[in-house]
Amino acid sequence: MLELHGLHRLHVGPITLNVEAGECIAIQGRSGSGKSVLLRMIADLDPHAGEAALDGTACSAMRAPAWRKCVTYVAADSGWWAERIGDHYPDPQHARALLPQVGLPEEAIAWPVGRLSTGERQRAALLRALTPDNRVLLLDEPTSGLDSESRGQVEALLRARMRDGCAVVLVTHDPEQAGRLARRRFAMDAGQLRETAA
Ligand SMILES: Nc1ncnc2c1ncn2[C@@H]1O[C@H](COP(=O)(O)OP(=O)(O)OP(=O)(O)O)[C@@H](O)[C@H]1O
Repeated sequence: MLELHGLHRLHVGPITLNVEAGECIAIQGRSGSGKSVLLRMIADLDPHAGEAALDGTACSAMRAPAWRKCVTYVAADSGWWAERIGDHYPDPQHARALLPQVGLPEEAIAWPVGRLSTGERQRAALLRALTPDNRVLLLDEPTSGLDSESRGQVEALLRARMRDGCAVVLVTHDPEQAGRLARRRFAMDAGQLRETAA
């Protein structure tokens, strides 16, 4: 489904890897080892060498916004730019229906961003990626700092997306979470990706 051919930026790569539909791969590694640089390359957010393809269609053959709708990066610390939560979703009605799945009431769609706690913002930010077009989620520590119940809600949401055929590339510092969600696990070490035992 997602194919990476020789992705290379700064000291990270070249990375060649396939991720299947419905699969989650987990990437762990020391701070600064290059995990976020890799996710951002896959989303075509920074200049890099190599090529990514989705179901055989090269990233370079698609307009960048169209690629990023399908192959979507969710930063560890997502930005919020408008006053209301609902202003940040391409389809606010769709997002409103999803809010309870991350432990927020539907009414939160109308709340000002400043009303949400750090963890609530993190969960609400994940929903921005969950559009009908999305096929691959590139998640940068999506549950860091969440309590176990909230973490469970996010993991359940990710499992549901995977059952629908979405692929997930998960950067996490939590080996137990990697074990719960991922079929294959990798370590990033000084910009090189190495598969590790599950
Ligand atoms: N635009 C850039 N120019 C130069 N160096 C950069 C740039 N972006 C990132 N780096 C460097 O690349 C290295 C890898 O950064 P990256 O953000 O991928 O780390 P990480 O593995 O995600 O770490 P963490 O677990 O702390 O989030 C870091 O040393 C960082 O300073």
